[in-house]
Amino acid sequence: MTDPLLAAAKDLAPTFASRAAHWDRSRSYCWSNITDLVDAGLMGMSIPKAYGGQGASFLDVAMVVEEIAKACTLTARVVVEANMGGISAVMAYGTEEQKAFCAPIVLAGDKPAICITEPEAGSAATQMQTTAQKRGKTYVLNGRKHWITGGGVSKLHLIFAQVLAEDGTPQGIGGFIVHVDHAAPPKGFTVVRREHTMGLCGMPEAELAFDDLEIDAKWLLTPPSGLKRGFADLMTAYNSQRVGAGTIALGVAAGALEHAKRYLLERQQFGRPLAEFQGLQWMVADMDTQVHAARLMLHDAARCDGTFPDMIKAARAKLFASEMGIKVVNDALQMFGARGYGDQEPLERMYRDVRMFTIGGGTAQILRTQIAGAALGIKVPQTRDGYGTPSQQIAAE
Ligand SMILES: CC(C)(COP(=O)(O)OP(=O)(O)OC[C@H]1O[C@@H](n2cnc3c(N)ncnc32)[C@H](O)[C@@H]1OP(=O)(O)O)[C@@H](O)C(=O)NCCC(=O)NCCSC(=O)CCS(=O)O
Ligand SMILES: Cc1cc2nc3c(=O)[nH]c(=O)nc-3n(C[C@H](O)[C@H](O)[C@H](O)COP(=O)(O)OP(=O)(O)OC[C@H]3O[C@@H](n4cnc5c(N)ncnc54)[C@H](O)[C@@H]3O)c2cc1C
Repeated sequence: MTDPLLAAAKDLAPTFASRAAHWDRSRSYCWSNITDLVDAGLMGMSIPKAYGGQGASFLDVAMVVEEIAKACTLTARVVVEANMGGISAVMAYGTEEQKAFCAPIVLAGDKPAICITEPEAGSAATQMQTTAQKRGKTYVLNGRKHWITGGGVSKLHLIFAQVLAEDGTPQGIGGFIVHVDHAAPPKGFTVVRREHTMGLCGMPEAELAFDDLEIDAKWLLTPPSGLKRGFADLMTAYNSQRVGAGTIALGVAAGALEHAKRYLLERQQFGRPLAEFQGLQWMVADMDTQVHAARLMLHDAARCDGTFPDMIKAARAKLFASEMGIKVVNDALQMFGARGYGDQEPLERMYRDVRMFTIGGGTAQILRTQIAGAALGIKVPQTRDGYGTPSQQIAAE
């Protein structure tokens, strides 16, 4: 473990905790925390040293993310996307020019946005309709993405699209690196609207539209197996973000448990501290056990042999941690009685925040389907006619 990074996260956590309610209530992005993260070297810490980062492993990042998530879920999501997911795909698969361009932007404080989901293609991501058609030395993007985390604040975007040759022949799914200066966005790039969310209220979740958005062909991130297996390669990199999302759920749960334990020792009813009641002690035991189990699974997934976490380890760990997070935070809130339901304590915010992790990043149902397929050793196509979408046909050829 790169101890200085964890130490920096621990130093910053109280400041982040003190600001968390502000971002939530004002629904504003945590810009001052970004400055602190940059100063502490926590933005882009996973970027290789050759590109200005610290070459931190996903396990290093996970340990930092857990610490920050205990204090502020919003800021932990920034740290995940500044070190995992899109940026790690670029650093693993990118050209020299792509890596040299993206690394300094993240190191300076940008949280890249990963753009996969579309109004008609959520869980069925391979059925995305956004196209990128080759035209000379450019690609022309058309389509819509929604629920894009950081839409309107992120500069770097990794946009998944069905790549078409000049004559319209499908080539597979690729990722396009698109840099957006929001003061002067590229022609054809629009932030259509922002969602009003239940939790993580400081993080914009936005719909983006691409209307004949022209991108120089050099910004196509070509996956190692080529475009025909582009989706699989991009998702392989995305498995790191699944570990990151699970780790945020873990951190929120661990933070809620710390609050609950403190309160159980302080608060008295029937002339005794709440901590003396066995009904609550056993809840603490279960919460502690589940937090510990989630941490072991996430660290096992983060400690990957290859470049990215294994798909099934990541799916299992995110599934377990996200469901555990919702339960543990809910139980911690219960231990505070009415106080937990009000905003004097952070529990109600943490409960709203943690709810997203069984939805975003692959739903609990989709992850179960992937795990079941691997456990049974069978393909589990979800379309009525089995494999049939254009990208899958291409992959099969
Ligand atoms: C993968 C799915 C879209 C299912 O769709 P399909 O049945 O159409 O596709 P498959 O045949 O299962 O997959 C095609 C191909 O890709 C490989 N694959 C799939 N997932 C992974 C993965 N995680 N890692 C590595 N490889 C992967 C798969 O093995 C196939 O390869 P072969 O042809 O067999 O060789 C669907 O299951 C799915 O994952 N849906 C969820 C989409 C999702 O996760 N979206 C996240 C959007 S970003 C976000 O939400 C951010 C929130 S946050 O991080 O807080
Ligand atoms: C806070 C938040 C942040 C997000 N950030 C991003 C982001 O940055 N980038 C991005 O690209 N996307 C992002 N997403 C979108 C997210 O990835 C999708 O919401 C998710 O993949 C599910 O898609 P959907 O919402 O369209 O639900 P649907 O796919 O319509 O699913 C609806 C329900 O049906 C279930 N379901 C669907 N198919 C099956 C099946 N085959 N078997 C069993 N159950 C099934 C689902 O589990 C779910 O319960 C974010 C979402 C949230 C909530």
